[in-house]
Amino acid sequence: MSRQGLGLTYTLTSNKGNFQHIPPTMGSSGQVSWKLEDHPSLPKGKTIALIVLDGWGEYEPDEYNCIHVAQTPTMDSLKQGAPDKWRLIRAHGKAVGLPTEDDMGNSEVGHNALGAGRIFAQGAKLVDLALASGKIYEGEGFKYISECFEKGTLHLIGLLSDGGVHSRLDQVQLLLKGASERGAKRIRVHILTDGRDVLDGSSVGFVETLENDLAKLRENGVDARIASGGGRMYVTMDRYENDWDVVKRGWDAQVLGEAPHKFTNAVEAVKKLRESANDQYLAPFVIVDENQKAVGPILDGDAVVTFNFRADRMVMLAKALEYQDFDKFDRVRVPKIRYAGMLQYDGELKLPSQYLVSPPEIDRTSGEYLVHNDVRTFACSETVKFGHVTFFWNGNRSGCFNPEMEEYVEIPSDVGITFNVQPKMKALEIGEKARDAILSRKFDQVRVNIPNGDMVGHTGDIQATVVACKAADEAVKMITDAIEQVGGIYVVTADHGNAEDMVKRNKSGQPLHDKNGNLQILTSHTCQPVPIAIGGPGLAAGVRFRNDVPDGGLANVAATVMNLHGYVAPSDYEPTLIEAVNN
Ligand SMILES: O=C(O)[C@@H](CO)OP(=O)(O)O
Ligand SMILES: [Mn+2]
Ligand SMILES: [Mn+2]
Repeated sequence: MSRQGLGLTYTLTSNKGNFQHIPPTMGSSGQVSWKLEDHPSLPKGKTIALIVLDGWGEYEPDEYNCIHVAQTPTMDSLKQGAPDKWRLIRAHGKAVGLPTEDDMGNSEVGHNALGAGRIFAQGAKLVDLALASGKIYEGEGFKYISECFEKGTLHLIGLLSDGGVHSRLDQVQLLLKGASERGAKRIRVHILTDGRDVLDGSSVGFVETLENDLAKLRENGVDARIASGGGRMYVTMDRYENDWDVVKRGWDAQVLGEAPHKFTNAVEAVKKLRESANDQYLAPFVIVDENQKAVGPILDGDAVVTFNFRADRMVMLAKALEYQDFDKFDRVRVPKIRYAGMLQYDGELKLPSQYLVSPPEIDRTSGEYLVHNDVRTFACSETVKFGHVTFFWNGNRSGCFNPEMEEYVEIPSDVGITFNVQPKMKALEIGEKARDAILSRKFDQVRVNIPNGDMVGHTGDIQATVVACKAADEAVKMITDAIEQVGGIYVVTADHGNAEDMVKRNKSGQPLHDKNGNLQILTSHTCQPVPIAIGGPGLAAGVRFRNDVPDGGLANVAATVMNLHGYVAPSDYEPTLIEAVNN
């Protein structure tokens, strides 16, 4: 699809997002003034490259810190600029709206904070509050699905772990209890095993815990069972329409009750299927009764709740469950259900229309302000992270704010492989696109996400992650070189940690081994701080990081970038990280 506007073309490789101009939102004062104040001393019109290295935290140098092991001459040279041009910022826990300081960062909350310039209570926290207060059962969404409890089945679909990135087991346990206390007579749980936000192999324990809870419900007369399962990267939880086959495998097991593997017991299913795949990529299975009949296909009159609070890997299933006209795969049978998401996953598409907990209302993001102040923006990544620099960046909205002022370019990611097979991914293509956008002088801001450290880090393959970090560093160099050529400014940061620490450690930081003496590989994100570096010939002399924002985090980056565009951020934004001192 391509669109014209100001001579800009939208070279979107697929018809992503619905471009529409969003009128200024009415703030509490009734009227939002989109006009940003001029910065007292910093100039306008500098081309700014804003680079987000996904999964790039800061940790002690050792053999399991892939960023340390990899040759990363560009990132190393930026680090020399400390403390005036390089510092660390927080990217986990409360700094990004998560419930506790034990919560690792993630792309959703990270890019929300980077784009919004403020800290919003995120899905995990909002669901905790709604469950604790009971409000989750008083809302429209729960009332809507509870209509099915008398005659139908309540189906719960989502990621089964305590990772807290997409879902959390204790929330599912509370929802099961709450729904059965409010009339649910028949419940089926369709699980997705994790092994990405939590240790690989932990799926067995989570399934055992869930089975215990369901057994208790059965003792209280509720017909509660696990009905299907599969690994999150292979079944259901694809994102940004990279591979609809992932969603179809889930649809077949969850809705149709069909899968290549049939078991009568979910723990046995996971243990058996783990012989040929890890938790992330477990083959789809259905649970059958003694007559080999699936115990829980989704039928007319049933209720469905997708219990992930995070949007990106639920949106595709939500479309398949909610949309009458849908052509991404053959659904074979489309049950007449009452479907509610744990949250509404897309505020622009209003998808799903029914949901149990209201999502964070992220308004007045930096992207929206900047288009109203003549800042022309280019955003690019490859598919697996495309929505991070657009959807999440813009406050969970799938469109752009002003197609005359913005161009979003997606580079198709590899499909059907694990990224340790191609650890360079599309880093260099992203670097080239950003370089061309910078040299074209058509944009004031060129924003990219370089996924390698995170996507390859999640595979747990240390050697491949080292290659990944090197490729990411090369892409950064390509972009900062282009900035040198146009007299621009670069801002290089990250959304959370991952590649800097690839093993589980004890309290004193020693790597842990499992009972067979194997290293416990960490595929997940971390709670580590992330770097932010500024530089380039366009950076005014005397600009440096302030030393009075010690707890600065990702939400402080937006005001910082607005300053570099020559503006002062709105007063309710987290404070800027920089000061301009005259020598
Ligand atoms: O892959 C994902 O969905 C998450 C981890 O669960 O990673 P990120 O937040 O970096 O997208
Ligand atoms: Mn990320
Ligand atoms: Mn990740």
